[in-house]
Amino acid sequence: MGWGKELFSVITLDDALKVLEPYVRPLYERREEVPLSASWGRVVAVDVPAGGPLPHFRKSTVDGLAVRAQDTFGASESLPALVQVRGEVTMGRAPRETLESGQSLLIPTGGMLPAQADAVVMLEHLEDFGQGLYGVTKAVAPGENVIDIGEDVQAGEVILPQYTVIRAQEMGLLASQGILSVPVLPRVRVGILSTGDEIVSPESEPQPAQSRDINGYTLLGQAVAAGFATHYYGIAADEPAELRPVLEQMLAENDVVILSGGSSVGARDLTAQMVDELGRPGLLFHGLALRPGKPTIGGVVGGKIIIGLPGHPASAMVVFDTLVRPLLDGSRRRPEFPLPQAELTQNVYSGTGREEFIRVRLEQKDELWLAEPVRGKSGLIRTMVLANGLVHIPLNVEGIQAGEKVRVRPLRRF
Ligand SMILES: Nc1nc2c(c(=O)[nH]1)N[C@H]1C(S)=C(S)[C@@H](COP(=O)(O)OP(=O)(O)OC[C@H]3O[C@@H](n4cnc5c(N)ncnc54)[C@H](O)[C@@H]3O)O[C@H]1N2
Ligand code: MOO
Repeated sequence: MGWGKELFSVITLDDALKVLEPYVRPLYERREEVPLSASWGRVVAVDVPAGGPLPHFRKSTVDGLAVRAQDTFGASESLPALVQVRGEVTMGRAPRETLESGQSLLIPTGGMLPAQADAVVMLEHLEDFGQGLYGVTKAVAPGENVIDIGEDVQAGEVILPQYTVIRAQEMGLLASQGILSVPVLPRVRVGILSTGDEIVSPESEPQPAQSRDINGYTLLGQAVAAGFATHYYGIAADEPAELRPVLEQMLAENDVVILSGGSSVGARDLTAQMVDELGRPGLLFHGLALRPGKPTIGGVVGGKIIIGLPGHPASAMVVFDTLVRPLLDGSRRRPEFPLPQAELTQNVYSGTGREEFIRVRLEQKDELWLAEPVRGKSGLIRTMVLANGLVHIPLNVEGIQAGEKVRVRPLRRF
């Protein structure tokens, strides 16, 4: 059983990320092209430059009268400035009229300003005196009610820095530039396997001492949500003869292999040994100074990363969210996203020499956001269902008092 021998020589979460970093780098050097319409959620592989200025013509933001601003200076309700209307700008057409001083064109929202006009007076500030003569009752400044050339995007500037995640608005920006094929990182291929003699598939009726596979599905959901190309390989017993061929197949078919269970120090915990035997460099760490998540394994075989997550369902999820996802989704290569703050409702304690992630439920009370710790062992999946965030207690902090403000890492909603 290995009693008496050293259990784990733990490393910090930060060091685990650093140890694995060189092996994920190649994943960030790849690229593929996807159609713009299928680019949502993908990660941009290169700095994307603007093709040209946006807009590429001066457009009105209101329905009104395109004027030379100086013709309206001093205008008011009691003393309107008189302007002559020479015609109307047609939507989608460049106006050809040349405006002399005191002349103007009616213009729709989105219409192109004639060359000599530099502002638009809203219809509401016009008085129709008949025969094309209008009174402007409110002066406009140069540029007023006009979107200038390049005001949205300037020619040549980087519109999307490398590793930006494409959301709806980035899709729109790319469309504005006529970029119909987007260079993105290929999805990271992730294989998921649950291990344990006692684990049975969810369609089975578990016998006493057996448990239905939870981690296969929580990890599948997390991996899909993170944008990985995910494949679930089912359940393998703690038998080298069974585990080894599955691992070899997973290594051949994926960039990253994620196992759960069998990472602790029991007699049947052979994952670590197997990772080390499969190839070079083999096992890189066994044990994190982290709770939950202590018995996590990290290794690399033939350039492929293998992560062994703890069997307890909440632990496996927390380590996925704090180690696996940040390593593979590019978030460590983007500026940090500000985390919402909340007031902790109960004291929480952490042992020395390890960092901790507390499961919390974020709730709003009047104007205040509260973070309510979700109590319960890491073997309880319901703790993760109740939780919608994690609060970090750093390595050398012993605890956080009720009433203190904490940053909450939201657990992804989708
Ligand atoms: N002497 C020590 N014992 C343990 C330590 C330790 O440091 N010293 N660490 C504990 C911690 S923390 C955890 S977490 C567990 C993790 O152990 P393993 O990763 O080896 O996982 P198992 O022993 O295989 O399973 C633990 C537990 O989780 C259940 N499990 C496993 N896989 C699944 C699954 N796919 N779906 C649902 N439930 C699963 C399994 O049946 C066990 O109940 O070790 C502690 N022990
Ligand atoms: O990883 Mo264990 O999770 O601390 O329960």
